[in-house]
Amino acid sequence: MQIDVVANIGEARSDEFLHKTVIVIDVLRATSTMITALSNGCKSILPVETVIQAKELQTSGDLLGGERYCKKIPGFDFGNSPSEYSPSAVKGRRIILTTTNGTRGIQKAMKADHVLAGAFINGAACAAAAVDFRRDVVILCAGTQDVFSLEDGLAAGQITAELISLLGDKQVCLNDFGQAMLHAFERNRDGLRAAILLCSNGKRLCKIGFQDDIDLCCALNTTTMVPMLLHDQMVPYKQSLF
Ligand SMILES: O=C(O)[C@H](CS(=O)(=O)O)OP(=O)(O)O
Ligand SMILES: [Mg+2]
Repeated sequence: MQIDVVANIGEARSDEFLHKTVIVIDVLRATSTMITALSNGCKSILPVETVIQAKELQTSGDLLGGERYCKKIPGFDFGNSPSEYSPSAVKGRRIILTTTNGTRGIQKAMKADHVLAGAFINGAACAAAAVDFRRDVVILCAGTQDVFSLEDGLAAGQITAELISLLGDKQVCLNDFGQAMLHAFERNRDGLRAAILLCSNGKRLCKIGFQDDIDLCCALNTTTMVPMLLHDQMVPYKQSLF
């Protein structure tokens, strides 16, 4: 298996996704939010690029979620804190989500054979799902406005380590950035929260009162939920279907 880690959405070339599995990572916070919402029983998540699209596509029963500048969009039901997407709030509902980076990453990945949403909280399960599809893998770090974000790279390293443990290192070939993120994760795995609090997004979220999100998003493998793109929506990946 070839595993290529891409540093941010701006560097991604969607024609390089053909016939591959793309794992989109946006630890702070879009993919952590998607994973949490689906694990709490939401029916599906429709990722869209703009606020106008979200409002135009809303039909009865849908909920609107997302942020601009980290803050809930006026008139929306949720912002982008995973803890807002509780079982009582989301069960059985479709959520239309738009965020600064993560939903753009999903849209960019649409040419791939399979698109999964990954983060620290589902890294092991995400790697196992990628192995099921038996395709080469691109791990797309969403980054922040086309600049690399450390939290996404460390999660890419986590998922790479999980893939190697499932396949054996003789079966895996990494690009140079993938090698770097694997080593970065291995050096920080016992101090992830501290590392993330030092990175720019971690500092910014704490400064504006979202420090609880950091604790939730930096926990390793707290769920086996893996969001998978089906047509244009994220739904729970179920191994039984493949
Ligand atoms: O909501 C977030 O944490 C970020 C906002 S920003 O990019 O840091 O301004 O959006 P996301 O799409 O989850 O990276
Ligand atoms: Mg982010």
